[in-house]
Amino acid sequence: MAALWELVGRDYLFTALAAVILLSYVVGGAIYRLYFSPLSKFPGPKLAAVTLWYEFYYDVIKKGQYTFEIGRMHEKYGPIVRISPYELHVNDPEYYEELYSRSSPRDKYPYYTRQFGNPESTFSTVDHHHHRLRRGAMNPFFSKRRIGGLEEMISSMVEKLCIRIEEFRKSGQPIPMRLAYMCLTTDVITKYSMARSWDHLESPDFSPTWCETIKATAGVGHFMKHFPWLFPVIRALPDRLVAVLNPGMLLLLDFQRSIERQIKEIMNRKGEDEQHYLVDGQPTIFHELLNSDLPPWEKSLERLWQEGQVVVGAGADTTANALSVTTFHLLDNPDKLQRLKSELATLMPDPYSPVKLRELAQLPYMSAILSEGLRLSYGVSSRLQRIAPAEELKFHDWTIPPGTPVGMTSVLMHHNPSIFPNPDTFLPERWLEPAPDNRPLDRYLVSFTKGSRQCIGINLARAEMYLAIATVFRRFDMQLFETTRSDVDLKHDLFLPQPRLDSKGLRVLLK
Ligand code: HEM
Repeated sequence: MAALWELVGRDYLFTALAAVILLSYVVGGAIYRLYFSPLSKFPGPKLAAVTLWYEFYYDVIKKGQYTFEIGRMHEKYGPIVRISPYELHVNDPEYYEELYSRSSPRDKYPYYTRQFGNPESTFSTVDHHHHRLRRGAMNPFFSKRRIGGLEEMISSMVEKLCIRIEEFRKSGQPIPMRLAYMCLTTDVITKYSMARSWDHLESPDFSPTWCETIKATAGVGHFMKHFPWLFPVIRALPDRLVAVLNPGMLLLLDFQRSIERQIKEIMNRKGEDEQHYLVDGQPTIFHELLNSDLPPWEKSLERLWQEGQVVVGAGADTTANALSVTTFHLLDNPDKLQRLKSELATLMPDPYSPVKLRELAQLPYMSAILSEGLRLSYGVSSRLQRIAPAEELKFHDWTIPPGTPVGMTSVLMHHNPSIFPNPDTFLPERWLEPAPDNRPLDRYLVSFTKGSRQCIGINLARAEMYLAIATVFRRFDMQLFETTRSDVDLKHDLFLPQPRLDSKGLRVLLK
């Protein structure tokens, strides 16, 4: 009996001691973060300064709400706020080009880059100089000249889209345009990057699972930022178990595996007749990366499939979303649609005659429509952090210590009423008139972000948007089908902007 008591007593003592140590660690950590951390002088909610669970609550439990909470913090605390124990956020359009510098080194924040399980991709490369090496090898494929050379391929894909739209004229069924655009952008990027299009435009129902895959890939990000060690664990589990635990994760794994298979095939066929991998006479991205001057370890299968995941994922959904948002607002504003149609008719008297990208880009109203569509589709709706590794950044009277992650958000930039009056209104005309204070509006359009980490696919995205919008609207008269603003307006920031979660997406009927 005495021995038992002694045992229970000793265990009790150990438990109590462990609890005291844990409590001191938590309380001590909170006191440090609040009063002694280099960020303690910055304003913001105390709870956010103490723990990352604050962000977890808004982004994971409430599904992508931290972006909006950050907006509210700025209203309360001013243009710079501390949004986590380690991170600051700025809401001042004039600061954008300083933070997203083209010339000064800017690292990415590992907490952000670890969310998609592709640490070796250019997108997820933390170190500025390493990023420059990887980006340098990819840049030539996305130059204006190279993308100009893809015009024929993109036009043929748009033509395929139009054939599919025609089919719906006969059936009288609504067209799921969000999915249709996603098929278009995916077929273009898979053809260009790997020489083999995934042919989603041929799918009778426009491959809804593919759209779900990208949504799920982006959607797991908020959770995985907090538990990145789960990626290898999940990869080791049987698929059936993953499907039960998190069906979205299984879609992500399938996506990664199919890219891996295709890259492996390209690597095995290296050295074969180059005709296999030319698109419109130009080499495709992954074939050429393998032939590039990159050191051998940069050409490993493990790294290249991760690059593939980013190129295909980034190339598909962002552009499809911009196309959908633009299409919705055109159909919701018949006067603006009519003005666009009249302008297009000057360049394309015959709706079925081919049109040149160079000529489309000269049309002022068409260009204004694209800018306004990009403004209201945001690109990435999450904040994008940058770190100045060795430099003290100045923001007004504040000095930001080197190594601090600082973010800004396109959603807040694009809804700033001093730059974009009536920010919620689709107003292409704002791009044609002198802006408030004569500020060049393009400076504040940050869907592609700016600086050394700016989107590499700008020219491709713009080419797809010009050709698709011009061709579809010159040829077809459409109307919205059971679609309202709530089907396109941002409601959840799941890295990519999402409307209400039960939305069926943009659907249209042919008139
Ligand atoms: C409207 C369409 C698009 C928008 C709004 C957009 C937006 C963005 C943004 C905001 C980033 C920076 C993300 C960050 O800082 O973490 C980015 C990066 C990137 N985008 Fe796009 N994107 C679009 C289309 C494309 C296309 C068509 C491609 C084709 C491959 C592409 C490929 C990439 C890649 C590879 C990166 C990583 C670049 C790097 O880290 O150096 N994007 N994009």
